[in-house]
Amino acid sequence: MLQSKTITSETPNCHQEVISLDGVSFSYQQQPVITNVSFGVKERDFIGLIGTNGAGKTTLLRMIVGLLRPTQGQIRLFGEPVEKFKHWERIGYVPQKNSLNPLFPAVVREVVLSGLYGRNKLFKKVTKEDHQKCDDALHAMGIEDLSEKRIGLLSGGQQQRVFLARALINNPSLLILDEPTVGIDTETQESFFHMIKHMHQHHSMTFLMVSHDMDMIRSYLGQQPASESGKLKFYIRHSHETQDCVENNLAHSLKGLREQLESGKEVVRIGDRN
Ligand SMILES: Nc1ncnc2c1ncn2[C@@H]1O[C@H](COP(=O)(O)OP(=O)(O)OP(=O)(O)O)[C@@H](O)[C@H]1O
Repeated sequence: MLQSKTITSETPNCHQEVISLDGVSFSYQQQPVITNVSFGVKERDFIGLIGTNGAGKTTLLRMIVGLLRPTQGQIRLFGEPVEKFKHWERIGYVPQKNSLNPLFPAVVREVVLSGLYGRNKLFKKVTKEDHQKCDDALHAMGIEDLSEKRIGLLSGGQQQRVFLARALINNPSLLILDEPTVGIDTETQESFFHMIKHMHQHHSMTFLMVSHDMDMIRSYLGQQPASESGKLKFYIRHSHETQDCVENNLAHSLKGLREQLESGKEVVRIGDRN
């Protein structure tokens, strides 16, 4: 008789689930938009969300960042139900937008600093440390020289960098981007994606990005979606650490298997479980 202990029972714990959706549905005034979506995003994964116009991509992101409540199902962020989640500084969100009105009454520094205020702290005294964080975020986006410029006067690509700097000022662990390159030229799009990929590879950050740029998605996240739900397609690239973790688990399993074989005990074969 085979032993019941499986060879995976003592494997190391892989990365934390940063986002998890379980049977999530959403309707606007009885009109279903999202139906029964389930998926998980692990630490340092990069997820590309693709879908036709009106497929519900923005709606899904707005539920994930707590701006809309699912009609059904549950969303968890860093293991906590979204309705109880309080650590919004861990999440940077760049919503979909078109260019701002040239008269928009704020300079770049003010827009980036506003990322520190959080949801319930509209008026907060800006400290020296806050200005330093702002300088760091502007530097990361290569736009230090724009800090005193009125945001409405900048190009679409420059504005996107400002909004990304605003999302980065808290040094978030999760960055959610809704069509970040809409309305910007091909060359700027390329340098933008280059920057995003660099951030994914060199910083401990998880990405969820809506995009219509299939070339970028396929070249970075693979040719085929990892999963589909209705009109939504999820492409995924696991982080190097996730790959390492898979490999570590495999090595751990093989070690356990070898030890059991050497000790003469019966072992369970992977295909025999259940
Ligand atoms: N506030 C709202 N009230 C009613 N219907 C809405 C509202 N917001 C969005 N919708 C509808 O929900 C559907 C999904 O919209 P959503 O913006 O999530 O799609 P999307 O996939 O992001 O589209 P796109 O690629 O065009 O940005 C669309 O049919 C849209 O008209």
